[in-house]
Amino acid sequence: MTRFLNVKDEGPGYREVSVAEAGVAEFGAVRTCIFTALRLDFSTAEDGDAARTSSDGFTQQSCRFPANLVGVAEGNTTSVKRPYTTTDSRLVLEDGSIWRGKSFGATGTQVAEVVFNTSMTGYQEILTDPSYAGQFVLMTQPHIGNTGINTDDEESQKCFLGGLIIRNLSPTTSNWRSTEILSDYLKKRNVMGISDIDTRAITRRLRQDGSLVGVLTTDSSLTDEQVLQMARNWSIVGKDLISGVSCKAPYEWKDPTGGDWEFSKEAGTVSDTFNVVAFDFGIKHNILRRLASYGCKIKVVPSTWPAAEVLKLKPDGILFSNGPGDPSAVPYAVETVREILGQVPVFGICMGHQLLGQALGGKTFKMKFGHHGGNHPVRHLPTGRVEISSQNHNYAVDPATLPEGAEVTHINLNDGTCAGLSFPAMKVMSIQYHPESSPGPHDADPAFYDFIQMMKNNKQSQS
Ligand SMILES: NC(=O)CC[C@H](N)C(=O)O
Repeated sequence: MTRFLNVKDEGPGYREVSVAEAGVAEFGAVRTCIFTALRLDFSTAEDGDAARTSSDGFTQQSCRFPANLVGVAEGNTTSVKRPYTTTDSRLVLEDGSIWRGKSFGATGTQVAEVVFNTSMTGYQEILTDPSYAGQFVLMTQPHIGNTGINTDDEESQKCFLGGLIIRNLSPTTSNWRSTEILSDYLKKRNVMGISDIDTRAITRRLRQDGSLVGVLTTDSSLTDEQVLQMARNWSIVGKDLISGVSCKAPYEWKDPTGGDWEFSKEAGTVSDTFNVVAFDFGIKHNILRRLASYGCKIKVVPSTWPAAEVLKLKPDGILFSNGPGDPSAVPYAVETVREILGQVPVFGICMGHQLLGQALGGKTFKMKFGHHGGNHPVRHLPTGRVEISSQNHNYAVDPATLPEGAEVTHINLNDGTCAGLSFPAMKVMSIQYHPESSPGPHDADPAFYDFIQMMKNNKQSQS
């Protein structure tokens, strides 16, 4: 672990150091230099040496400090005390790094896995995506909160994520739909936020080292070491997070996208009505709206609803939704999917895709830092068409483990991972990303139409 030590250099001249990360440097009684992000590791420095940083590779910048440098405020409680506080919250990562910032939303202590999301817009949809349970979302877009919160963009009843990590919280809100400001919204929903964090440096670290568990705390009675131990003792792997976000009883869904927001030519033109049962592993409302727009009658059931009960309803198709966490931690859901396979057309989205992959006999694996954002290029292999898609996942299906008959239909063009599957003989289609999201482009929406066509063909072949 990097130690941040007091340095007292009696020698003449200047000491050269490299700027690594975030923070504010203080020197003796005089605050001579402020960086938005500075943390220095003097543990290996000797007089006259260039001080080394606890670098994550961001070491190109350098500057010269006066030789009477006596301390570094960040992570160093013995340095000069200021008569005012600029930070009241800490994010401590399992690699030992400590990031101090300003709290907004709820206060308290939370542990979760940190993932970065590259979406430029849509923070409300992200906050209400149940698939983020057990995760802190770090937004790479530095300016968050400027469009406030509105009543239409909710993707679920609650915010299930661990917390929100941002660079700047917008001091003003301006949007014709806004009814509330972000910090009030998060406070009411008991979600912690931290701002004034060097999100770029953390993103670089996650890209280099992979996802990291972190603890976000406003509790000043906890020492850095205690908080670090909490982070190191927690893991998202092997936890059933679906049971915490799924509905408790079945319900029907009727609202289509509708009105000015409808963007598909095909929506509303499907003359048949298809009965769809949607398994709620953490379902986003827009999945239900898009199915309703395509004329489906939808019944949503909890994640533990027995396959036999669902099949008794004689649905034309079944949807396996998105959901949080590790797909290997929910064998009961894989079993339910397996019992349904081959009987009716099924469509899996994200977690649903991963559960289908496992139910077919394949394996899933945890990616280095996953895909989270609204700008992921995906190629549909049969046509060569490229979609710009919205994604949120840390796990992926390993295509090499799939049985004969299963086809990879889509690949993520950033890293070549499997982004979609089909198994025509088993009436299976699935995609690893979010066709219901419209982060700007609506490229992936036709996946719903394909599901409709699959149900239609199946019905015709049976009549
Ligand atoms: N959006 C989702 O359904 C996420 C699936 C799964 N929790 C993952 O992280 O890969």
